[in-house]
Amino acid sequence: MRDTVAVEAINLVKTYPGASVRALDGVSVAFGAGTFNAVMGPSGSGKSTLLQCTAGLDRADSGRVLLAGQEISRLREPKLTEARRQRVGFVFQSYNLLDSLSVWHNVLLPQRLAGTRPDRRWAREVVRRVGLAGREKDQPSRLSGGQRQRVALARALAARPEVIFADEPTGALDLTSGREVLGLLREAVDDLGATIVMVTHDPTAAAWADRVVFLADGQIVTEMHRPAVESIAEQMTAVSAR
Ligand SMILES: Nc1ncnc2c1ncn2[C@@H]1O[C@H](COP(=O)(O)OP(=O)(O)OP(=O)(O)O)[C@@H](O)[C@H]1O
Repeated sequence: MRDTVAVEAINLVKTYPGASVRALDGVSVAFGAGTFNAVMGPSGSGKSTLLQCTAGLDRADSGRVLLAGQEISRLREPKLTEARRQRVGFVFQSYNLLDSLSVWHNVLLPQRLAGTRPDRRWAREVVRRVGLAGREKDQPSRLSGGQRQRVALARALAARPEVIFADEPTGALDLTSGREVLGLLREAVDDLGATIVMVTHDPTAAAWADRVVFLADGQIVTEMHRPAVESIAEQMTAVSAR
């Protein structure tokens, strides 16, 4: 059986206004459903741009993005925002929680914004799985960084998106909290069937993924499957020296 693709970029090209080089220079990559993927590469190699374009947060100049087969790169507003809200989850380095809302209402917010009826039973289950049962009424400001990131993960999972994009999800966390969050991302894939695309600078974080894709100068230069931390670090050095 052919593995299902969750999200696919086809020949994406993007140059920011005024920039002399292409941020994305013909990137084609497909991320399989139910897999944990890391995107690595030196600073300025195009990782964030690839994430933003495949997530429908930004537009490439040319190329296509297919989200579970639907060409989101063709959608105009407000259809694009609608598709993104319904089908994509996000976990950012800075958590992006609303402090005026409780943990529980943060978790349900994307579905409220999308106008879909939240599945409260499922939301309770993901809150429990990320270890925050009993904290639903708390304000995010009362939680540690690791706990806040776990709220963000519960928020992403609660809407059952086709894909969760994570941008340096452990970038602001200490080692122990970072490891907990990575373990939860791994469990989300293994136990809940989530699909994750994670941008990271950290070989230790990338080693939790099934597949690591390396970018340099806006192009995919190589990829590794289930790599060990040491080989990821070596590959990063090689890619950075290009
Ligand atoms: N808003 C912008 N305006 C102009 N140029 C930009 C903008 N955002 C990114 N770039 C340029 O596009 C290229 C790719 O940047 P991008 O942020 O995607 O790389 P990155 O790999 O995510 O980098 P980092 O690891 O530092 O976050 C770089 O040359 C960068 O300077």
